[in-house]
Amino acid sequence: MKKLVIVGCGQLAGIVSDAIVSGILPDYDLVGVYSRTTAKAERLAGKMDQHGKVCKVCTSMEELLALKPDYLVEAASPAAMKEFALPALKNGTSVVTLSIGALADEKFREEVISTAKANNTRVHIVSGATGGFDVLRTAFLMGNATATFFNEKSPYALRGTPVYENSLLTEKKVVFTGNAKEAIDLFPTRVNVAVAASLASVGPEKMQFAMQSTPGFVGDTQRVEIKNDQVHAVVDVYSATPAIAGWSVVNTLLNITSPLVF
Ligand SMILES: NC(=O)C1=CN([C@@H]2O[C@H](COP(=O)(O)OP(=O)(O)OC[C@H]3O[C@@H](n4cnc5c(N)ncnc54)[C@H](OP(=O)(O)O)[C@@H]3O)[C@@H](O)[C@H]2O)C=CC1
Ligand SMILES: O=C([O-])CC(=O)C(=O)O
Repeated sequence: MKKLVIVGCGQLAGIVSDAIVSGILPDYDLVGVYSRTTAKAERLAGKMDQHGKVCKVCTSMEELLALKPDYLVEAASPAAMKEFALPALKNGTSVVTLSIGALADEKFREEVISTAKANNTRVHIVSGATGGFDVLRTAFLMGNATATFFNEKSPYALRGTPVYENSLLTEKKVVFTGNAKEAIDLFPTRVNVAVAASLASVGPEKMQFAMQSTPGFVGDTQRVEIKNDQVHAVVDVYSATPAIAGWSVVNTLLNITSPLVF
């Protein structure tokens, strides 16, 4: 059995713990959870307890890492990923991350890579709200590739960001264009998906990114397009809720222990 812990006990972490309870991840024991608001970690551990599974509520990362987990699911934020990835990797704990935006910072990414190598650990980048990383990477490896990312959202999903204005409630507008690095700098918790697709292909600075706000739109469209001399691939994913991202963690955890790897 692999020892698993979760950092960040919100919506997406709940999908992973539900998958454990329902038996979809038989190779993992969820041994501990940690969240900024301890009550949320307690709620998740309480659910495990109701199903006869012992899961420790930790009140610090040190306490969580002392459990010597094999894998840590990061479902908190890019800032948390920046804080916890290196200590986890040095602890012998591989990281499965949803907050891939943290890796848009090249210096941090290089530190993560060298720390993982030195400690025989890995960082697994989940497909999140998009996918097709195999085809993106393959098309990139063939050479001469360009890639673009388009995200469509409801204006309500942009409240609290610098691009929000009331007129978005009635007018369709492209609210941001730039590259994936600039996008994650402006929307630190909303475009991890674009950074992930860029890391699988042309990189955060070369991935052209556009975000459109559409009145009345529900959910998200994420459309990645890559072209090289021979290939034109489009990965176009609509999701009504972010649940697909939580399920992509489940998929990655399955792949880690499965004899057949997708
Ligand atoms: N790759 C992808 O395609 C996608 C990635 N994401 C990313 O996944 C992550 C989780 O999303 P989601 O579950 O919806 O978010 P939620 O806000 O529902 O849950 C995040 C939880 O993490 C906790 N948290 C935040 N910072 C820290 C920290 N430094 N230390 C410990 N706990 C922390 C929060 O605490 P508190 O309750 O105190 O706020 C909250 O309970 C986010 O980074 C999000 O941007 C989301 C969708 C798609
Ligand atoms: O729902 C989205 O737009 C995806 C998301 O939050 C992210 O990538 O961080």
